[in-house]
Amino acid sequence: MKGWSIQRRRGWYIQRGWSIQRLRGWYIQRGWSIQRRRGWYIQRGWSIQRRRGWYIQRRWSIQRTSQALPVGPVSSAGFAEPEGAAWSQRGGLQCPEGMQRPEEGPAPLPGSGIHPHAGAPVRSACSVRSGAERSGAGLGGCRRSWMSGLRALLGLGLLVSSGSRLAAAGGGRCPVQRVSPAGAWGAGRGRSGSAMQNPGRSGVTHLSQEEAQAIDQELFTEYKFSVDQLMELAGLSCATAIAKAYPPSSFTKSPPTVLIVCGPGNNGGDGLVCARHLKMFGYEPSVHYPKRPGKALFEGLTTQCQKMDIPFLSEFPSEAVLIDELYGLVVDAIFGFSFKGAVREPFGSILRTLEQVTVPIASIDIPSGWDVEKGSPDGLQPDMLISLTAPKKAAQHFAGRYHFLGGRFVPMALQQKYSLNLPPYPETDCVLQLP
Ligand SMILES: NC(=O)C1=CN([C@@H]2O[C@H](COP(=O)(O)OP(=O)(O)OC[C@H]3O[C@@H](n4cnc5c(N)ncnc54)[C@H](O)[C@@H]3O)[C@@H](O)[C@H]2O)[C@H](O)CC1
Ligand SMILES: [K+]
Repeated sequence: MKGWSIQRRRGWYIQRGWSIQRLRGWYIQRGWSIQRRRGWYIQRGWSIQRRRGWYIQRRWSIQRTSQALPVGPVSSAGFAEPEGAAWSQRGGLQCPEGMQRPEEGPAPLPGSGIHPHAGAPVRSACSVRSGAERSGAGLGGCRRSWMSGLRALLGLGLLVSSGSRLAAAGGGRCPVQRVSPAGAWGAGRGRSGSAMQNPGRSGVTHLSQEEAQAIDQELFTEYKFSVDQLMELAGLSCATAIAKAYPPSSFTKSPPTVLIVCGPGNNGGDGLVCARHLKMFGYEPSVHYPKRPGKALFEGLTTQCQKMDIPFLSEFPSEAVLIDELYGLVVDAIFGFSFKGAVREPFGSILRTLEQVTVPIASIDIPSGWDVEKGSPDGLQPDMLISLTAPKKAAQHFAGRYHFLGGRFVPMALQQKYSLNLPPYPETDCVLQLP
């Protein structure tokens, strides 16, 4: 097996020499691998690798080291440890210590990709590419070498992909990238200094009501997003954050029941989307939606929930103990950043009941009933707050356990215009836990 390895497994593995790899979907592997040939590289789903330069691969890759090395021993768990290797299986993506940055490495070779740190295009030697490169142009000796490798593999009688499957491989953006594009985190190049003067304990800018509404409007009018689009992303963020903080397994009751209380505006719409995704995630949501705007968007969201067997309660449970008895979690989707003045019925009595429940409450965007900027020390005290786009000033008074940021849809130019100073979301996550 000198120089060759054929691998198909989950979890960890180390490879040396040649390899042809395939896992499911777009992933090359599950878990991490940190590999060393003539340099270090990392892959996870997407992979960023360095041998004689950096490259990124997706789905399929055919790789060849610059020197044929014997295949290392592989354990039954699919894990083999090369001499001198170091690795990490933490949740986050991090470069192992001592990993060379591309600028420290040799000159880039043909191919393309995005470097995780520098954000600059980098080149690779032998990964399968798209377009002209896939057809052979520009690959030269590299193409010949991987083609001969493929032939050799076929000669072993093993199943490999067709040309069209190979064509699925291509470049991409590195998942290790933790820094927002254009260095937004801490960039502070905002429209007005005011927002930057209101960073919370997380360092993120806290928006006034007016700023939150202006950003919202700009997303729709200037950036041409539709409400449905952003609401879907907002609601998905909420369900995702909830699943992170309160996984179904953490519920004392089974099934994991969740009561979602929806208000008359878009915050209520986020709640409906959230309910749908929670159902998909294995929860048993029920919705109370007493004031329904007669708009197609909300009617559609309501129908979607109903068709997914999410019950809509016509009456709100009058006693907090009933809620404690029936549900493991309450989602507060009553009011968002447009709330003003004294709470009107029926939401006044709903909020008074919610103030007495003992099961955790997760508030979407703003704890309902709170002044969007000043908060409300006597009002609802949720255990979780999912701030959308950016926290509002009231979030500085949030004392619950979990504060998440969601709504990863604000274009960089808008982030900069409003000095949002958002921290980078990890990898492809749609939520981020704030300190
Ligand atoms: N850009 C984003 O971050 C997005 C956030 N989304 C969510 O939308 C809400 C804001 O939605 P909006 O419809 O503007 O406001 P509200 O949901 O807060 O509800 C307004 C609704 O409430 C009524 N109301 C206001 N004050 C009172 C009161 N004192 N008593 C009773 N009723 C009141 C008012 O009449 C309206 O009917 C934001 O927070 C996010 O959750 C989007 O989903 C996506 C883009
Ligand atoms: K809310």
